[in-house]
Amino acid sequence: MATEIKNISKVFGSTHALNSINLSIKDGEFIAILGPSGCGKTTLLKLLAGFEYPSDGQIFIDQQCVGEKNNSTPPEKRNIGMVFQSFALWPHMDVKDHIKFPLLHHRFLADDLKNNIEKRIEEVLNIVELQSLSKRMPHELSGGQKQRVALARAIAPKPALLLMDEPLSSLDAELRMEMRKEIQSLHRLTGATIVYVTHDQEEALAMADRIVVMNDGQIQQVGTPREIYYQPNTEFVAKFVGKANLIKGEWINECTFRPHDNTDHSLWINIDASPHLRAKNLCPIRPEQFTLSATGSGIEGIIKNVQFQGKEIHYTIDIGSDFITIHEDSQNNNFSVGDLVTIHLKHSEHIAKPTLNYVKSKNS
Ligand SMILES: Nc1ncnc2c1ncn2[C@@H]1O[C@H](COP(=O)(O)OP(=O)(O)OP(=O)(O)O)[C@@H](O)[C@H]1O
Repeated sequence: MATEIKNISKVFGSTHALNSINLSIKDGEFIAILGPSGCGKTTLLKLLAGFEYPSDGQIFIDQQCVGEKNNSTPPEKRNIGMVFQSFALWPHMDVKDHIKFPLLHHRFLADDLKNNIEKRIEEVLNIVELQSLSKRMPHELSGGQKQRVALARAIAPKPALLLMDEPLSSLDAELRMEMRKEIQSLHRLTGATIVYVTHDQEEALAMADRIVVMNDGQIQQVGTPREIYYQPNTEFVAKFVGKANLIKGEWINECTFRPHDNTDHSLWINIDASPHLRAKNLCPIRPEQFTLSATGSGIEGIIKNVQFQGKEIHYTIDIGSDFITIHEDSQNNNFSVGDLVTIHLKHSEHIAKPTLNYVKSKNS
């Protein structure tokens, strides 16, 4: 069921938490709301849930206006499910009762579920693979199992909209990776519409159908993970999602760029960038798209920091006018702090022999 957010603003005292947000969420879509701390993600989720009302604008769930200025349908009267970072399990209920509770109390429960509660409990236990733990109490479960109970409770009544607020952030790194797959599989199995708040760009890129990137209470860009990663519209999206270097220079035409700091003045060809970045004479190059050498022509710089990361080495290079980040394969690279190096685009060649040296996202 579709959800429409129309011109939503939210003000707390002098803080403009949300400024004129517009977003259409399609039935069955997995949307990630991605942005740094304080950008308004949780406020947007609270408005969708009904814990806050908008200062301006309207929210429609399944064509029903559920939120507008000074008028908000409370959470229990919205057809939604919620999963929180803290799991929010009830200490006195076992796993099965957590799933049963919303089936007994959800206002929008379809008749076939109402009449077959035991069958639905079994189905949901199967989806989250907790069949053998149905009699366990919360204190007898691991962190990952607790989060699966929270997911099971939220999906049991088949809500129109499933809202998730950083549901994996209290789990350790390995379990988070595992749970990402489980949430993806849960989305496939249930076909639920999901709005998933996170500040973790990898999580958003890995799971969402579309990502909404926010900063300072505003939407910076909405797009598929590939669009957001390969075609950042703004400096903020380029930096926050792709950790891109924004190289200063001059656009010769739509896809040819001359970096200011290039010692040999050669051109980078077949480069893609949004009109906004082109107008600012910036070219977004992600850390893995550059390579380093000890000699040759290109952008010269001095290595300021080195971080060994196993598969990759991350270098920070001072080029005088800026700092550039480069991720290189650790097997082939062994530069040290203080080394003088030259920076090139990977596979780059001079303008005399054009080749595709930057992924053309429109074709990818
Ligand atoms: N009840 C409130 N009263 C006053 N200010 C608030 C309230 N709730 C949120 N804010 C402010 O609104 C802004 C957005 O907050 P919000 O919690 O939505 O950010 P967020 O992106 O979810 O951040 P985080 O990732 O840290 O949770 C912040 O400046 C915050 O301080």
